[in-house]
Amino acid sequence: MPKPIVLIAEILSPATIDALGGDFEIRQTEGADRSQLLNDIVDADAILVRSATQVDAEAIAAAKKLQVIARAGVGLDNVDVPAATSAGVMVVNAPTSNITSAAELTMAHILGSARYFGAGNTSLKAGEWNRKKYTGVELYEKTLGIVGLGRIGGLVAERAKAFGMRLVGYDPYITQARAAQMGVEVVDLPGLLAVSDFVTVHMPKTPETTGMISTEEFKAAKPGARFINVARGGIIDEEALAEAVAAGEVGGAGIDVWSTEPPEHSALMELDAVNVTPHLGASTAEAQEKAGVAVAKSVRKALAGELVPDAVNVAGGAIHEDVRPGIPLAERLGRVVNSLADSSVTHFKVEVNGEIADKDVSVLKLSALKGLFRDVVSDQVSYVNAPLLAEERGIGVELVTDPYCESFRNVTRLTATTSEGQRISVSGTVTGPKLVQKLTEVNGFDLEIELTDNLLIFRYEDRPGIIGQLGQALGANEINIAGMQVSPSATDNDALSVLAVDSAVSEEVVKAVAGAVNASAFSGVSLNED
Ligand SMILES: NC(=O)c1ccc[n+]([C@@H]2O[C@H](COP(=O)([O-])OP(=O)(O)OC[C@H]3O[C@@H](n4cnc5c(N)ncnc54)[C@H](O)[C@@H]3O)[C@@H](O)[C@H]2O)c1
Ligand SMILES: O=C(O)CC[C@@H](O)C(=O)O
Repeated sequence: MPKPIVLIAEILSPATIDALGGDFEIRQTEGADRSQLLNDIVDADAILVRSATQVDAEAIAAAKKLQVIARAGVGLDNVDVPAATSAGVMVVNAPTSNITSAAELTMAHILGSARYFGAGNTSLKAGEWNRKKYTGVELYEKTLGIVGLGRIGGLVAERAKAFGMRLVGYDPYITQARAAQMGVEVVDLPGLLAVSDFVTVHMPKTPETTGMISTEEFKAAKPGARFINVARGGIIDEEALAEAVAAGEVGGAGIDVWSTEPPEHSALMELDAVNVTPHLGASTAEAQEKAGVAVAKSVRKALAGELVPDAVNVAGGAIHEDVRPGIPLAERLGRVVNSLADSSVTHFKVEVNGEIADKDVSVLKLSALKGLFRDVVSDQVSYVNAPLLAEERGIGVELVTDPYCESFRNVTRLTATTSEGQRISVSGTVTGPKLVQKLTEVNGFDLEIELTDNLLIFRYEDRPGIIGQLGQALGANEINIAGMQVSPSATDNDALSVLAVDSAVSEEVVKAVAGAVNASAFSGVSLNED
């Protein structure tokens, strides 16, 4: 079998390749070269990128086998996450890999702008000796305004405190208690601008944050304040900043990120009081190694069909080891439900009973949904888009847990209602050290039969000789029976037979067998992988 293809679209730490291991065919491409990317992504199972590769809707549509987009870093502005979700492609990032590096570069920019590092460096190298011109300020007892008190904002606060700075912050989405923990006094944005000697931004780039610091804010700021952007280009308006620095309203700036990268003709390049770096926040050996290894591990998991804790477009997280065997079972039970449904499912309930009921079993709901859609949707169905497919079809989905389970350690029961009012229920369990999947109930009939790849299910009126008739009809159609369970109804005269057969049986033959025993309901279930 060919190995899955992992496409590396940007320069990543060599540790990334080591962490991927030998199970994949590793290919390299130049992600920033659009035509090369669109060509090379076609047969990739996974793509690994940093920030220069645009994995947009067009690239995702071009990728015929893609299962995972891995962003070796934090920001996802170069990945179209909704398009990936619709296509069933998992998106993972490495949310904490480079936060220390970004916070340290922020400190470098704060210090650099306080002490004219860039201009002093350039001037001396040009043969000048300008000690007076580059007289700066101390950080000690100055006020730092932090806009965005998330992971990096928090690390910056910790570091700035060590310099003896007073900290104020603005972040409408965090609690006072969390800010107090960081030693930051929460104020509103005008309040922050009014008192801060340095202002640093650490938010994602959103419609709300784009241009959030612009002409008006510079006018409202403390005269001579310095502004730092190591978050995303455009959160601080570059043109307005250049004007405010040139006018002497703003004392200086440190800019690592740009609204267009690389920046084209920015007036900021001409200003002595502005230090610039080419998006170096994450460019340390440590951050690159952490990001590469983290996404390599996530890619391994994703391509093994597992949920990934760092996936941003799928509910997941750590899966308890006792829950794991239930994942393929739930998917196969979902496929059985789909086989039994005569019309579209409108309501779907996943019940998890037994010892695992007190664990996080939400993955079993995702897996059952994946199974429900797998044989009906032509696009790839994954943990990522299965909930979206249910939502688009208006299917109500419930997950119910109960630690009580009468006959087995754990049972997963799926019930569905269809648009024609049909009610379906299917239960299963996983038993023994070999983790054998068993079907334990179908539509209220108790059973215990291995959930093999090819099953036939017939419901008929129980009468003497019926099993013989069924066997004869199957034999006449050259169907080899590998196992059989007959379950009489507890409430009426019906019985249900489930037969494990050697290979998939055509609908026509199932119908013919059903006719021979006058079955009131019947189904051929095929759970083959292709
Ligand atoms: N320069 C680099 O190389 C580099 C490296 C890593 C991260 N980053 C960027 O740094 C930024 C921060 O990353 P993080 O990991 O700390 O993110 P985070 O998600 O941990 O924190 C972001 C914070 O911004 C706050 N926020 C959102 N909207 C806001 C608004 N309108 N006003 C004020 N606060 C708002 C959120 O509540 C959150 O607390 C991101 O833009 C990320 O892409 C840049
Ligand atoms: O260098 C990079 O890959 C970008 C780093 C950073 O902006 C991120 O979002 O993680």
